[in-house]
Amino acid sequence: MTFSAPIQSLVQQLGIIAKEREIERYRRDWAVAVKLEQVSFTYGEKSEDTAVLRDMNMHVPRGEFVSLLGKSGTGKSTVFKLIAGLIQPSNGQVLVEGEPCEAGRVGYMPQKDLLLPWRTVLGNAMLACELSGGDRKLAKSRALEWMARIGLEGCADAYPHELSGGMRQRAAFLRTMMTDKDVLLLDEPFGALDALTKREMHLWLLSFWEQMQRTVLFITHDLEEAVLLSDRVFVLQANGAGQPQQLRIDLPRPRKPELVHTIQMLDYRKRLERMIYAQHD
Ligand SMILES: Nc1ncnc2c1ncn2[C@@H]1O[C@H](COP(=O)(O)OP(=O)(O)OP(=O)(O)O)[C@@H](O)[C@H]1O
Repeated sequence: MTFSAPIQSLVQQLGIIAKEREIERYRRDWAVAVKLEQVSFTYGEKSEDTAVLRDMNMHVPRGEFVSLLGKSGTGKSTVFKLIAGLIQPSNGQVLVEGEPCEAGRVGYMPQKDLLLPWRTVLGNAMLACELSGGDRKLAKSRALEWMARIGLEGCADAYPHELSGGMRQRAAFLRTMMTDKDVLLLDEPFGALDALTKREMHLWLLSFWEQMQRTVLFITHDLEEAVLLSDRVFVLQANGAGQPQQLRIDLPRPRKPELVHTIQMLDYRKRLERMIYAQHD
């Protein structure tokens, strides 16, 4: 079929506009690493009234370090299980880099370490490489280098039952970092560590993140830790509903541990405390 010149030009222009819109949409989607849209979730067969999450929306920008805060039971770990594709929302959708989430798409360190007891620390760290058929030699040298940096030097051949709680936590953390996934979910990774070790782990994680620029979601109850590490903090609502409140942490990088003694830290802490505790139960 042939059209007159003006109609042809109009069709062409519409085509260009549609393409531009598609590119714009693609650009917008690309900028968001994790997206929760109107997500609801209830454990078991309970009614809507007992939903842990209700119509929750959350956008995590690509490459950011984002912490999730909130009182116990507000659904932080549930959000991680949804993003990791271990459970499915009752309503709404969870997208990871624009795709519906599925198991194995993100690196996930659950609250309870799931180290394989029959594998050594090195064996656990090498798991992701073995599953993906990656370069074993490279993975081994990287695992050994990172072990030294996170205080697990000399533990390569130890089994999980031979480690202290804090060492197990670091081994599980290492295994997650070794997954090479663009999105990492860390559920209270340093919860069992003493203050000094925690400080060292912060330094290591900050330098790792600054070099790798991966998207990290981090659950913690430690407000200083959240401010020190994050670009943005989401505070989950007490009834798991709606849009979590968020606070941008506009502090320059690289961040130094001395930051915890500054007036800015105090100010951010106060604001986060207000956001967490001013909520109604
Ligand atoms: N497997 C499960 N079956 C039934 N209920 C569950 C299950 N896991 C969690 N819950 C409930 O869901 C709610 C949210 O739990 P979740 O662990 O996501 O909260 P959280 O904010 O991570 O808590 P915390 O800060 O204490 O780790 C809680 O009331 C909890 O009891």
